[in-house]
Amino acid sequence: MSQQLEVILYGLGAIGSFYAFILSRCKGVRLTVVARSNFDAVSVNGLKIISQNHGEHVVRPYKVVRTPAEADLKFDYIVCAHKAIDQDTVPEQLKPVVAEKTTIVLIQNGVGNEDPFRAAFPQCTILSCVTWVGAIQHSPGIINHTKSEDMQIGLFPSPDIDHTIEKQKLDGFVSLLTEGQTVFQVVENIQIQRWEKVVWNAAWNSITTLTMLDTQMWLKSSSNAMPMTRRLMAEVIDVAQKCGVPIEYELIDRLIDKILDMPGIGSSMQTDFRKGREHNVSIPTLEAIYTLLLGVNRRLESARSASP
Ligand SMILES: NC(=O)C1=CN([C@@H]2O[C@H](COP(=O)(O)OP(=O)(O)OC[C@H]3O[C@@H](n4cnc5c(N)ncnc54)[C@H](OP(=O)(O)O)[C@@H]3O)[C@@H](O)[C@H]2O)C=CC1
Ligand SMILES: CC(C)(CO)C(=O)C(=O)O
Repeated sequence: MSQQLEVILYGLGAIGSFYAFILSRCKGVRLTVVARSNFDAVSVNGLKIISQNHGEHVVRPYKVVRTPAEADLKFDYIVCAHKAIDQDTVPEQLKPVVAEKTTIVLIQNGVGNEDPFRAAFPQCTILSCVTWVGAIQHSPGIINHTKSEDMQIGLFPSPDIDHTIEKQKLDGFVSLLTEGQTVFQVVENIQIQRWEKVVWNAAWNSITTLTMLDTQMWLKSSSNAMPMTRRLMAEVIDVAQKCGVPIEYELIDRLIDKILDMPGIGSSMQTDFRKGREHNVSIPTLEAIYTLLLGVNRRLESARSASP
């Protein structure tokens, strides 16, 4: 008989819920979820996943808790899919559920995400993941997933843990992703994919949020849009190369081909911006930039209509 695995999902938004669904398909997994704003909805109704790839499912986790401490258990895998803001404060919250055996799995955009976890839990293996799943939680506990589904996973290797042990933990999680029937690849140096995704996000997330257009509408908005986007991506590659990450400028062509093959998409940042408005969160800087852009646009339009 295979051993039961205790898994906790921290950050139960769009991406966390999607992977909670994937993990819920694994027979050996007992799944606990940490819910914040969707606690009531998920406690009562479970998580509803409406996926263009997987169909409609309701996931009923073993336990829904408000904080990791409430779970009162040490976990085999802690899967973090929260926003990487205040990342330094998260390990403290996880302390009550971490043991020597625990593996931490990070599914987030960004680079440097692993550092606070390595500092707090030097005895734990860290698996670092880049996801291309497109998902939105439109209302609490109800998640819409598009066709976009892919993930790269790799070790954030520890100098203090035997590589064979780290590899076993990676293989263990990989077998869950396989059983859960999602798309993924194991990669040798995940930092390359993390930075490649940052090049993508720096362009599309900021542009779709500032303009409130989708990617296709943006690219068609003017003849400057494509060259500007390419320059923006090149600047992020400049930074990556300075940080010693081996990515090349041909990445720009790959990412542009990828976006041109997709329907127009927004981004998780654009979703946050919309939600910020709905939730009445104060976002003065974003509002100021957006308002200034509207002004610039107006000036350009007037100049264009005044010119012969
Ligand atoms: N959505 C997408 O299509 C994609 C998202 N990503 C990345 O995946 C990660 C998750 O994004 P997504 O699921 O869209 O985000 P959501 O806003 O949908 O969900 C985030 C979840 O984490 C909780 N949370 C947010 N910040 C913190 C924090 N600092 N500490 C603890 N919990 C927190 C939120 O709680 P509450 O409900 O209370 O706000 C919410 O449950 C991000 O790194 C994002 O960049 C990557 C690819 C695609
Ligand atoms: C879904 C995707 C790939 C779109 O750019 C993304 O990473 C995001 O929205 O943050």
